[in-house]
Amino acid sequence: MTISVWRYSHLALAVSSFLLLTLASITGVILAFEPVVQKTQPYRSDAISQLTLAQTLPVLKKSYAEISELSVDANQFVLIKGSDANGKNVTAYIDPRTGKILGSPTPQHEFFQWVTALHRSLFLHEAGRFFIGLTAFLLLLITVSGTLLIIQRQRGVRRFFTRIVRDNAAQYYHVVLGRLSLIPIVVIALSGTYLSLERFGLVETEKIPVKIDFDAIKATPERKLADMAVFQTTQLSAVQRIEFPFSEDVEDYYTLKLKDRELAVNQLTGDILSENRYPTAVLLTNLSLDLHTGRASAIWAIILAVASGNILFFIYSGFAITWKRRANRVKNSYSASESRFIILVGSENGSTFRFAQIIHQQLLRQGEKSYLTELNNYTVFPRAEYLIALTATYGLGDAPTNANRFETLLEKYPQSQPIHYSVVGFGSHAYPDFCQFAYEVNQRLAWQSWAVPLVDMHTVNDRSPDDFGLWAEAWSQQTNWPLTLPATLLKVPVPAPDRLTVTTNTGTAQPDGTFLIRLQPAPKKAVRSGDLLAIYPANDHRERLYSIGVLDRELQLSVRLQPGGLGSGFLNGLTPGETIHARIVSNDHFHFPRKAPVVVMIANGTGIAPFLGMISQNRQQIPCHLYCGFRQHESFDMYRDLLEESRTAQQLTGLHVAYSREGNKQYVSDLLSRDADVVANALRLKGVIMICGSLAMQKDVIDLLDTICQTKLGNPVSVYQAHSQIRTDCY
Ligand SMILES: Cc1cc2nc3c(=O)[nH]c(=O)nc-3n(C[C@H](O)[C@H](O)[C@H](O)COP(=O)(O)O)c2cc1C
Repeated sequence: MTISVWRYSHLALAVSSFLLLTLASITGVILAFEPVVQKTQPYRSDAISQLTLAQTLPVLKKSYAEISELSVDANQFVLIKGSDANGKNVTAYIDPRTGKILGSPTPQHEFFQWVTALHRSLFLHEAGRFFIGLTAFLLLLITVSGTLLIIQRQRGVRRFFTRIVRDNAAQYYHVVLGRLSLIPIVVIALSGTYLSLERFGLVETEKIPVKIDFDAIKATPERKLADMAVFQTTQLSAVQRIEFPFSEDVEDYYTLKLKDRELAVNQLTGDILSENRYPTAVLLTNLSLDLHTGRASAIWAIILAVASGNILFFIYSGFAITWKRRANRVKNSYSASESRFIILVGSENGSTFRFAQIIHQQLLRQGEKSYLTELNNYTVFPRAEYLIALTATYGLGDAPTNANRFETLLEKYPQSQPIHYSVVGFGSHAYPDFCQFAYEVNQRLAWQSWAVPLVDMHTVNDRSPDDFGLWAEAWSQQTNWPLTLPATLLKVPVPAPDRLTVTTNTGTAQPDGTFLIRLQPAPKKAVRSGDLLAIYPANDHRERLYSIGVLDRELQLSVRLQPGGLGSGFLNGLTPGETIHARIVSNDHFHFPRKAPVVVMIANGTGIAPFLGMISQNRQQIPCHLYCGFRQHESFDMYRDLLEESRTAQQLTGLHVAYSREGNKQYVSDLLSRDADVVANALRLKGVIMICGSLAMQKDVIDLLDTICQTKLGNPVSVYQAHSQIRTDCY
């Protein structure tokens, strides 16, 4: 919620000020070069910071017949006004050590004058100054809201300068450069605002004039300039201006305007006649001028130029980000109430909409009524048969802004007919709470009586077309609607199918029709247990996926023959020696976790296939518990020997089997409920729970795990799902 408040404030402020801000930034970049150009002129003497007035003034007195004024500007050029020995007027930059003339001051270049006027007042006098002042203040607010957004994005102040996860280029550099130029921009905005307040008399900057008691002025003891204490202790670099006495009359005195105070000094005795410190507001004005113009330092002036350039980039990138977000607004051809397919999207920056549009457009092309909207627009969908939720995760595993009301709406609008749902999480493993919000959406949907799971929840890491393709394949398989991903999305070409040779096929020896088939891949083909084998039984677009267990360098599939099943029928008919074309699909999230302290594997039926391979390859002897459920003991017999051997070899620690049609008639969830402490302990120790099998089993198990997690660990199950401690591959 708060992210959107700050984001909208940031955007509203930017929108309301971008024209003037653009102008002020362009002119600001140009003006920043003025002090740099000035500082290249040869009028500065390095001695200025070492010389005192007691050293400088006598030299100047000797060199010039008369001096009325000496000033030291922001470039530390020393300028005198007076006349020389021939009575000729002199206004010149001098070397303070020798009094030698170095050059004459020139008026500000016309171009810089023009740009300065535009920068300060838009040539509109006071009205222009007001708008420029307001722009500086808005820039300050934009910087504050932007800083808060970065803090939220980085998950806390302490992580402000930690690595930024790269999203799209505009967004990434908006944040990277925002952090880098934060301080100069705050300085520009604050000093600009202050100077405007000063200009409009809203801060008190009047200097109190020096007051002299002329009756008390003494003419003795007379001292030389070099011996006067006040000149001995005042450095030339501290001076802004010195007004010299008009005559030699004791009542005429030196006025010393220093950076922080003004002094009146008796010209004969060197006594201080009066001293006034400037009000703080005056000091702040000087500081603001130094900081806002860069007049005191060429390096700071260059930093200001870069920061002003960055403001221009922020204006561009900020609008590019907003444009991208708005471009994803959807126009539907069918209404929510008449559509059969409902596609709900949770997205902050719009990329998830791109994936949603692919499904939406394909369904529309196939003549289906599909409705695409944000998760926050969830309502009653009276004709819906299929619901697909695609959502990103943000913040600390939170909902994107357009999905933050979904959970409330879900409770508010129960559907009256069964709807098959499927959830696809979009996230990034760069964040600790991977796809957490999608897991929550999945869980909430699972609790609805009308919701029927269609395919296991899938996650898409860093918008991977391959990950999304896996979901599309699984969804197509269940619904028989082919979904093809466009080439623009699939930047990586689909690999050519592999040639595999059948080595053994047990056939349907078991009463439940289960059989094991082994295939030999090409010698150097990389494959791991948990990967998927995509087969093309009819040599057309229809693809069927099976979980792979790697045993003795062969791929073992555990398959149940379905009556009329395209894939299972095809595999069942294969004989040793035959070759098939198939594709090995890497399924990284379901590989055996080599670094976990303990692994709990949960399967029912043929879902045991990948675990058989993982256990036989557990050479590190990571504590491993297998919980599996079958209808009757014959269904398990085909795996028994292998698992007993693994237990002897300490590759399997615990084996727990439930039979649903004989004995105690248990399900795998009953075993887990009995061993709730083992499960909770595994999660507490940062172990991993892997689930493979039917979606119905997965739903029961996840519900049970949620209860265990809530009661024994104080967290919802989604926390462990998001941290990849609970991994599923169900169908
Ligand atoms: C500030 C920020 C925070 C994110 N937080 C998470 C997170 O906690 N978990 C996660 O899996 N992904 C996180 N992501 C990654 C996004 O969910 C992912 O890039 C997603 O594809 C963006 O989709 P969208 O463009 O539709 O918003 C985050 C991204 C950003 C920019």
